[in-house]
Amino acid sequence: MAPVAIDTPDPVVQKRDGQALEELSDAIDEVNVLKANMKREKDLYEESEFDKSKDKTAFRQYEDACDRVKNFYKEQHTKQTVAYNLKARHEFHSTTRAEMTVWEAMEKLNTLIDESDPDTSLSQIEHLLQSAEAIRRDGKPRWMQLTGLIHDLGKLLFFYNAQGQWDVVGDTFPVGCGFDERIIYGRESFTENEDFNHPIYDTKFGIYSPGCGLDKVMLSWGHDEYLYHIAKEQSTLPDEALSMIRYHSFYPWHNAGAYHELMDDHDKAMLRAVKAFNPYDLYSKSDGIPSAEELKPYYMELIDEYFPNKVVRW
Ligand SMILES: O[C@H]1[C@H](O)[C@@H](O)[C@H](O)[C@@H](O)[C@H]1O
Ligand SMILES: [Fe+2]
Ligand SMILES: [Fe+2]
Repeated sequence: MAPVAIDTPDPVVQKRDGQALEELSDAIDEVNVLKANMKREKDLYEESEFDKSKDKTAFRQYEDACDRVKNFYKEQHTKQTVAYNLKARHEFHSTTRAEMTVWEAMEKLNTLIDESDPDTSLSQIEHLLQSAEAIRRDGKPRWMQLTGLIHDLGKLLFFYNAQGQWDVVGDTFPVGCGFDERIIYGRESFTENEDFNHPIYDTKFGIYSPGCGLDKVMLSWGHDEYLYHIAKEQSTLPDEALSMIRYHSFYPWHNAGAYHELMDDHDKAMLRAVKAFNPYDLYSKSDGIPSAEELKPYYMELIDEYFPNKVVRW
């Protein structure tokens, strides 16, 4: 039997292996470049890619909205008064409604269909994931992705002593000073509000003063203000995130330019952040429906990063 040469250098084999190694190392380089790009977080204010292909005229068409939306705003504009606001704030601060994790809160919220929204009839968990995913796909900061995920969790209020949806959802506006024409359906919509034509509450600055800062202004009570306080006290989210949560429904301000005289310097900086957030909230409503089960592991990690105590006091 002829001896088998196992270590004879075969130039053909050597060349083939050399080439394979080179190809492998090229592939590794390529993967590393891709990974580095994926990891590079875009700046909060870097141009948004995601809404470029959206038909923006297809959203927030309140004149053409169905009766469900119109009736909602009539009721909200009639019942959101200074007196109600003071009462709601007091109640909020004097109790803890529930204790659960952020993900459990999302699941609890899932049955709520928002009556004020002309642009989606999806459940809230789907809307939250759509917003977060749009921010994530655009490569925006992780804290902003989490803000997208939780920004409407304040709608949980609906399950705890809310009077209806009118004190939970919908756009917000200040009470205690004049109702601005740029609020949805205009001043006309407020004629049955007890503060309408009030000698102080219905004047330009009302109980406030020029430049006093929005922190001093009572916005109509609802999901934004509620979640703001919870996130401020129980998360490590930055100021920009807290403002996105607190003012995302304040369309008369961030979208229509009303009430700017009340801002202080901090609000001016925060307005930019709220504006950067808005497209992901609004225009993601026409995106595909995300799978909560598939996305859960990614977002659970993200939640833990910013909510050090897993169980949140709601
Ligand atoms: O109908 C919507 C909805 O209630 C949102 O959660 C709120 O943030 C918007 O401002 C409002 O227009
Ligand atoms: Fe909202
Ligand atoms: Fe939203």
